[in-house]
Amino acid sequence: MTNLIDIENLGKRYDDFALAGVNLAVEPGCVVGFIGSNGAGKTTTLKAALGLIAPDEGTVRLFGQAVTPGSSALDDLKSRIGVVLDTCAFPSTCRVGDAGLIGRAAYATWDASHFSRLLSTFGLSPKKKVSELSRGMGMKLTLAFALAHHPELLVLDEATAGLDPIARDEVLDILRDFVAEGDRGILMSTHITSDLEKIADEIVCVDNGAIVFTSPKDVITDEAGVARCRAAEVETLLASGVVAPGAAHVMRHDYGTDVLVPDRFAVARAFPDLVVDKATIEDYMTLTLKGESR
Ligand SMILES: Nc1ncnc2c1ncn2[C@@H]1O[C@H](COP(=O)(O)OP(=O)(O)OP(=O)(O)O)[C@@H](O)[C@H]1O
Repeated sequence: MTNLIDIENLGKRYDDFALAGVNLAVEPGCVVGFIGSNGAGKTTTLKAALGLIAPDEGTVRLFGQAVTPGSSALDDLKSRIGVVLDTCAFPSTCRVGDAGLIGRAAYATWDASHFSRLLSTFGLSPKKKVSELSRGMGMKLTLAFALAHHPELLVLDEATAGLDPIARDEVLDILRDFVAEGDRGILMSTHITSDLEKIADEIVCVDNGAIVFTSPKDVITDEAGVARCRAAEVETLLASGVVAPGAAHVMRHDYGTDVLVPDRFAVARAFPDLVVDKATIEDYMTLTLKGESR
């Protein structure tokens, strides 16, 4: 089965920042969550993958075809992608409904009735000016535009930022429906890791321009755990052999020490008195990036 996007060894250098050796793929039917701290390199990766900036190294394949920025093949393939970057993409004087005219001119596959349905689901009046939209409403418009030409791949950069929890759930439902048919996929960067707990299949974390981990989401949220230890318990746990050397991440707080462990069930069996909580994606990322590897 051909991946929707394959990013291999991607690199981009700026004066004060370098993205290097980034590998990432989206299989049909999958939602890949792309996470990392501010300035870690998420947007740079997505822009380089879409040919919006020229990478210094690496290859990007869209739907199995290698692409280079500026090539006509890239333009053709881009019509099969829906993109939401972190700002509303339309001029402030444009009305919501006018975005449909832009879509009709831009995409042979534009579906005006699907666009109208999405506007109505999102509670957006076609008559409203873009300048009158809140940030969240602008994101909804951009998302409706990205979906209305029936793309096969959605690339979302902070697409749910600025949406209230109810609107985020509406958007997540739409994204879930989008991948449900099995041949489409989503690559989404976000700081709202709870959204990824609801819809992602795989999590990729970047830090300081390099991939730190790539993991099925379930391995994080079903198997990993955070052991809440007192100081003495940390060394007992680490010396027990229940956690392989280097696989634990230890972070001390004023009130105790958190230890990220890959198999919370094994730790709970070996130490029945220890509290071992399920790890959230946020726990996993924070402890992996900031904790001491032991
Ligand atoms: N055009 C540019 N020129 C120089 N440096 C840039 C440029 N674009 C991005 N950078 C730098 O690249 C680094 C990564 O930025 P990027 O926007 O990819 O991070 P991010 O992970 O998306 O962050 P955030 O979560 O805050 O959106 C930052 O240090 C940023 O200042």
